[in-house]
Amino acid sequence: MASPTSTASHSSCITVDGDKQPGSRSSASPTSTPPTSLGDEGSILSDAMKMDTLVDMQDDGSALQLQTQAQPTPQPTPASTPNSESKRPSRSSRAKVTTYNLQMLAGTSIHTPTKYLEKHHKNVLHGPIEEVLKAHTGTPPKKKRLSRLAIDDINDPAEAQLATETAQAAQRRRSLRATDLRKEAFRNLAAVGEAASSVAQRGSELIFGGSSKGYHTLRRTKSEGHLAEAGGSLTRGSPKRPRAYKAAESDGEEDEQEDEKEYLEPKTKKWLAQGLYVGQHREFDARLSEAQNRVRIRRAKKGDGALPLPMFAGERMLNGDPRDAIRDFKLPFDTYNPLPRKVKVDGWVKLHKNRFIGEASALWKRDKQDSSQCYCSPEDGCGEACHNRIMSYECDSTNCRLTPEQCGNRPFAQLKKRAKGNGYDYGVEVMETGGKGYGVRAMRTFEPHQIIVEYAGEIITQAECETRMKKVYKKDKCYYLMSFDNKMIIDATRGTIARFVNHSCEPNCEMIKWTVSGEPRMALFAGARGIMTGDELTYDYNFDPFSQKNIQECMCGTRSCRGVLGPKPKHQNLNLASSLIAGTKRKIQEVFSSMKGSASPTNSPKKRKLTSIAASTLTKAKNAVAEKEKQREKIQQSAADHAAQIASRENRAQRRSSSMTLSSRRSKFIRKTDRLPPRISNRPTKVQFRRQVSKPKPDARTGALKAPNKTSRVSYIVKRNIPGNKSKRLPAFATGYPLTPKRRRVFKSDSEDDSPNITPASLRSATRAAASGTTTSTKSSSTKALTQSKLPFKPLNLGSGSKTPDDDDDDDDDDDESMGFPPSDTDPDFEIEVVEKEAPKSRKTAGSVNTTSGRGRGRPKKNDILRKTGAGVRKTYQQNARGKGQAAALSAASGSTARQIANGD
Ligand SMILES: C[S@@+](CC[C@H](N)C(=O)[O-])C[C@H]1O[C@@H](n2cnc3c(N)ncnc32)[C@H](O)[C@@H]1O
Repeated sequence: MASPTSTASHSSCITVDGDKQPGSRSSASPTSTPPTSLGDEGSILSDAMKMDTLVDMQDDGSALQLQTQAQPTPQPTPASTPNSESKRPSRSSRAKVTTYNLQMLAGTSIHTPTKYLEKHHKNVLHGPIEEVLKAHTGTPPKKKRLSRLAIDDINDPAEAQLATETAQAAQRRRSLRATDLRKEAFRNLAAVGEAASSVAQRGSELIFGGSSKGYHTLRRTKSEGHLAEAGGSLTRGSPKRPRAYKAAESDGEEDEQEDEKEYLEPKTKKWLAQGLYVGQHREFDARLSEAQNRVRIRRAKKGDGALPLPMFAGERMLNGDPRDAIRDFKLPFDTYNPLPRKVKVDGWVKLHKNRFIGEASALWKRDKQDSSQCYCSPEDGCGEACHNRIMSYECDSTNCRLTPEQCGNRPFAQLKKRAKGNGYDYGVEVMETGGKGYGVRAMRTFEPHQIIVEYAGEIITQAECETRMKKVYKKDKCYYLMSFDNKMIIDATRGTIARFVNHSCEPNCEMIKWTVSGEPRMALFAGARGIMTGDELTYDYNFDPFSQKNIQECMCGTRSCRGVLGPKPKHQNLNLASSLIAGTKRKIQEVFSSMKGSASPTNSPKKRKLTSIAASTLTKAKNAVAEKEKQREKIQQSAADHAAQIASRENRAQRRSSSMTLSSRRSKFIRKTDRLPPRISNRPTKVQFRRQVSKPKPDARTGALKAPNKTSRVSYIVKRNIPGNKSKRLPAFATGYPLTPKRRRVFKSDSEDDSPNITPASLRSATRAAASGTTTSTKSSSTKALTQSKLPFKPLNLGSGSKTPDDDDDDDDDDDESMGFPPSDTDPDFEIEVVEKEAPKSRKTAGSVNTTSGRGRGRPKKNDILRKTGAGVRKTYQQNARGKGQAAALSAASGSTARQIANGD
């Protein structure tokens, strides 16, 4: 079977059908090829070929040659039909037929496979131009004639009218289409050269009904007369047309004239009004919220919208608000981040709102939330101070008096509105991250604390969660479970896009639970810094792994990364070590069990080797654990030391600040005497003790000693005696005096110092010994030295009244005076003085207030009472308010301390 593109011999075979005419057969060349262009078919259609004007394109396509040739007119045979393959003219005759592809001439042609070209028959003209034009303009299409006939057949005038109108409309449409193409074609023809102008003239004359107006506008040529003649003859020769067609044509002519006008008007350049930012208002600022942008745009629309002149822009940049002026240049998100928009996630079933599963719904209804109410005014707009906002309740008509426009605390309503907009309004999309699987990133900016997306999914009970963990998600690595309200859990395995939000130790978002219309809902909110377009959204999971197995390494890559999702394990090293041991044990067991299984003798070298390896591995593991443990202890120890150091430093600082007055006095003095040499490093400490003693007093009348009823204080002051001026004590600043050889002897360094240690106990025993007039041989050497040789004062004889006014004065200044002198039992420069003082009159009771560790003086501290009585804070305050009487009663119960406190008050 021959194909349509088979050679001529085949084609001749096909055409011998018996009904072929010899004439027609003779016209077919034996070597002719079947039509591969529409021109061939067109050539068959053209029934009269007289004078042909051939327009041949040269190879370079630059020039068009016009040839006028006398062509033999093929005699049309009665049986010839346009579609008959057998009636096709011979190839030689077809080769002479010129084909005009109007699309090509109009520059609208495309390279099209042959099989599709059938559709474009109407755009191809064949044969000499006159014929072509005549055929396409003068002769109404067959169909039209037929339709006219059909119209004529209609008897009903209304139907006939309708049919006529339809036919006219169809004609108008067709006429317009054809006219456009033809005009374009002739314009191109006219443009290529002088020769082509004649064709154009004819064509235009034909098209414009013999008027040379159109032609003149197309192309002015010198050979107008000649062409007009040819064209005119062609136009005049138009056959008769039916009335309806004429009417349609007259309409078509009007249209054509309009078209012509349009065509003649100079074309204006059309500028592209929008491009990359299509749909985005010029005033749009991505850093602002939707509402703010709306206001901004509305304001801009009111004004003239003109850009400021450059000088004003410059001024604004230099002196204006820096937020307006200098902004980092950033390429549009689409340009710098051209990821494929939609990342397909397998197995993700989207849910847009929470769905209660099983018992969760009943549980939830039983324990419904409390309500909240706000009393904001329209001026406040439910801002930061809104009660509902503070409580994370969304305002609605039931709990807020403001309208939705006035109220600024309806984040979930805002979210709902946004979800109805486009993807950019919604503002988030799934992305692929490096090692964390999928993630979510922002496609727009978000203000600080603005809602981003809701975390919704299936709400399940804990029991259901456990079941799912054991059965459904047993092999999963990613979990989408989040603890929710009422000990329930949101399982977002089926849920919103929020389930893809990853963890970060330095997150930019927060996951917060809100109550919306009485229901709890979870949503992701922007953090305090807001979100920029393209940022990956993260929040801190505070991950609570169900088991050690679920601990996952964190890959957030932030500086403060904890290393794992969730809280850091306390003994991470130990865990590692114990797992190491566990691994080793398992290996050993495996070794032994394999050996058991094998039939090798128990003392085989292989077994011995394995055993030794196992033992050494175990030892190594144990050592590693011990080492780790040691390290940990060391670290703990050093941390404790450090803490103790800090504490003692703080104590010292506190003490220093309390004795600031004294120190400042000293430092002032030292500044005055800065010529003095520096102080000696082994600065001796002040030795001063106070003791409460009861002193018997002689009765004024009888002279007999009475039992003591007052408390005296005795101070032991270690003083330095200056030779030749024994009565004067050396002031503390004297430590700075230039050292004489003798003094140098006095200021011995610690290593040289052979002075005995003077302790409060030794002093007390020495004093007691002195008072009793005995020397205790059993005392330590230092005490002995003190009692025998270093107590130049009279032994304290109770009741002897050794106190002098001088001593009193000295005692007042003893802070200064007794500083910086190491007492030495061998050095006669030092003496120890016992100063006795009467207790202040106000302190009548026996016992020392110092027993309350110095707190007894002044007002009682409530904690003292608390400690003694064990009462609560409120009770203490009541007791204080009730006054002394009740305090006395209290003291009776709580002992002497409380009594003292009451008296002190
Ligand atoms: C709620 S899913 C988040 C979405 C998940 N990336 C995905 O592809 O579906 C939680 C899981 O993501 C992974 N993931 C989240 N944040 C991570 C991080 N900072 N480092 C490592 N993995 C992380 C963990 O596997 C975690 O179990």
